[in-house]
Amino acid sequence: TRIHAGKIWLNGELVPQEEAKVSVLAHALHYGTSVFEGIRAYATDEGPAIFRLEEHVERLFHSAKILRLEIPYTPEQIASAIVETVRTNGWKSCYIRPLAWFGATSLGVNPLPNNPADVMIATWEWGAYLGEEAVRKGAKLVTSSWRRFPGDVMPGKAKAGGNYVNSALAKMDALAAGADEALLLDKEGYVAEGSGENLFFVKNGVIHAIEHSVNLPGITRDSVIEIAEDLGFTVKEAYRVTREILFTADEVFMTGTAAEVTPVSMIDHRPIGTGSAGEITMQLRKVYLEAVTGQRSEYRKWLTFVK
Ligand SMILES: Cc1[nH+]cc(COP(=O)(O)O)c(CN[C@@H](CCC(=O)O)C(=O)O)c1O
Repeated sequence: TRIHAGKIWLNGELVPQEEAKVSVLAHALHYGTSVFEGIRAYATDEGPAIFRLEEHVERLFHSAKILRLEIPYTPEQIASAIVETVRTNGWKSCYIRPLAWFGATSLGVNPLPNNPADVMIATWEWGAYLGEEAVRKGAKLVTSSWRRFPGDVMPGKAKAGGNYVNSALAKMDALAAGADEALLLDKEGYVAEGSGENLFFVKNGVIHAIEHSVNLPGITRDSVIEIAEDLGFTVKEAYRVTREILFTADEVFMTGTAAEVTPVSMIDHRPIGTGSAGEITMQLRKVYLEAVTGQRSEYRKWLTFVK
């Protein structure tokens, strides 16, 4: 599947996709030493709006700091470059992928003194992350044989390219097992997150946001917690959750920029609740989508309009 990315912002210039190339000697290509973001722009009555741009750019810089990667632009410059890339490509809605990486100026494992980073921003159209069926009927999850890495092994709070070898392995094996997504446990057997999403469960009307120190601090997770509380739900942070707590939950759902709010109807061959998309889940999904498309004034604070 060819990605139609149009013009790509590469080290300060907007270039046609075909010209946006990197050296095969780039350190990041060999060792996974890149950092990236996943952001969405949604169509609104006032043109495309980028969702929580500031928080995503801030996380990109935090990820870079953890890898000792120096991005040679300010957060403000990256934010305006993202807006410019969406505008130039004329997207009404799109997925936005900023990436910064150690380039081809060092040999061997040590990336230093290879700085400043190369930086690119690509945009493309990306629909339902797990497919429309998973949204309608709930996604099927299997517990992965690959565990989420401990925080002293890989920096899970950095959105670092190398971390996604773990996600890719888990995702491939989940799909091969006939599921839509992988559920990753930590080494103690506690639920961490999906290969590309955070996890929530609902029990007796109370919403539990799974918290785990090795998880990526999800921006969608943060947004859904605020929306749920505004709707009057009780939301609790859930630590050290074992998988059978999910089996006996009334509802389970996943959140992520790409996944948005996706219901889960099956985990390890056990139906969750009624075995279909949960009611509270679908209410949260509805309000989340209203928020990102500018239909809820109380969440316009999260939108950067591309004029
Ligand atoms: C491991 C992981 N955990 C949680 C999340 C949710 O974070 P947030 O987007 O801030 O709510 C994501 C985003 N996954 C991104 C990349 C997906 C991909 O396949 O690539 C995304 O959703 O854009 C993760 O990759």
